[in-house]
Amino acid sequence: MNEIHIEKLQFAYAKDAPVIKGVDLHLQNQKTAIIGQNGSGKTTFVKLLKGLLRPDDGRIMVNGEGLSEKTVAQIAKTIGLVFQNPDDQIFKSTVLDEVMVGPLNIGQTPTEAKEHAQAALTKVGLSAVEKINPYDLNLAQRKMIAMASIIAMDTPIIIFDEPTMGQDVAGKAIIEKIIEELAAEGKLVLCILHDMDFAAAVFERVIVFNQGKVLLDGAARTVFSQKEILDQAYLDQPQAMKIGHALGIPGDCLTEGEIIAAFEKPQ
Ligand SMILES: Nc1ncnc2c1ncn2[C@@H]1O[C@H](COP(=O)(O)OP(=O)(O)OP(=O)(O)O)[C@@H](O)[C@H]1O
Repeated sequence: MNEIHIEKLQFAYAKDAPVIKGVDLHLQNQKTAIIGQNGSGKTTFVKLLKGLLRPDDGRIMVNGEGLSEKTVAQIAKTIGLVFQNPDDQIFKSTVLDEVMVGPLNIGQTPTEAKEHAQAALTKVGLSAVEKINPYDLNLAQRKMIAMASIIAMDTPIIIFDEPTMGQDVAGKAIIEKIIEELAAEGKLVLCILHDMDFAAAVFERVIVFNQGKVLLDGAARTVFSQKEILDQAYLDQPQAMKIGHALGIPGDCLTEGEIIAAFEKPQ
C-alpha cells in the first residue's frame, strides 16, 4: 500500500501571495483525480509532492518518510511525474533513448532500462517508432512518449498532469487502460484533469482544488453530484450526469453506460 500524508501544506512563489493555502490530504492506492480551475494550484501541488518545489510550511510524508529529508533524486525513485507539456521533458534524439533516460537516472542497468522502456512503449502503443526522433511525432504522440518515460521508471507512485489534453478518443482509451493497469499493479495513481467526463468515468476519488485549498474530496459520484459547490469553483458536471438529470433518471449517472443501463432496467 502506498500513501502520501499531507499536513497543513503552504506554498507561495512570491511573498504575501500564497498559492497553496493549508492543504491536508491523505492519498492512498486509489485512482485519484485532482480537478480545479486554471490557477487553482494543482500543478504547484504536484510539484511539491515531487520535491521540485519545497513547502513554506506543513509536511509531506510519503510511505511513512518525510519528503523534506529527501533529495529530488531520491524522490524520483518513488514518485514519477508526467508533465503537462511533453516538450518540458523530451530532449533525446530517438524515442527509445528518450524513454530510457528516466530509468537510467534512477539506477536501472542499461538492460533493465531498455526492457522497461520497450514495455512502456508497447503500453502507450508506440513501440513501432522507437528509432524515430520524438520531434518527428505529433504532440499527442509526444505526450505518450513522455508518459512512457515515466512508466518505464516503475515508481510506486505516478502522477499525470493533464494526460488527456490533445488526445482523441483512441488516445484517451489507451490512457484509461494504462491508468487501470498501473492501479491494478498496486501503484498510487494521481491525475490532474480538466476533462470531467474522463475523471468521472475512470477515477474512484475526486479532489477539487479552489484557490489553493481543497473544496471537495470524495467518491467521484458524491463529488460530481454537488453542483452548487462545483459552480463556485467554475467547474462543470460530467456530460452523463447532466444528460441523466435532463432525462429524469434517478440518481447521478457518471457515464453513458449508466444512462443506457437505466433505460434497460425493467420498470
Ligand atoms: N513559476 C511560477 N512563478 C510564479 N507564479 C507561478 C508560477 N507557476 C505558477 N504560478 C502561479 O501560481 C498559481 C497556481 O498555478 P498552478 O499552475 O499551480 O495552477 P493550476 O491549477 O495547475 O493551473 P492550470 O490548470 O492552468 O495548469 C497561478 O496563479 C500561477 O500564475
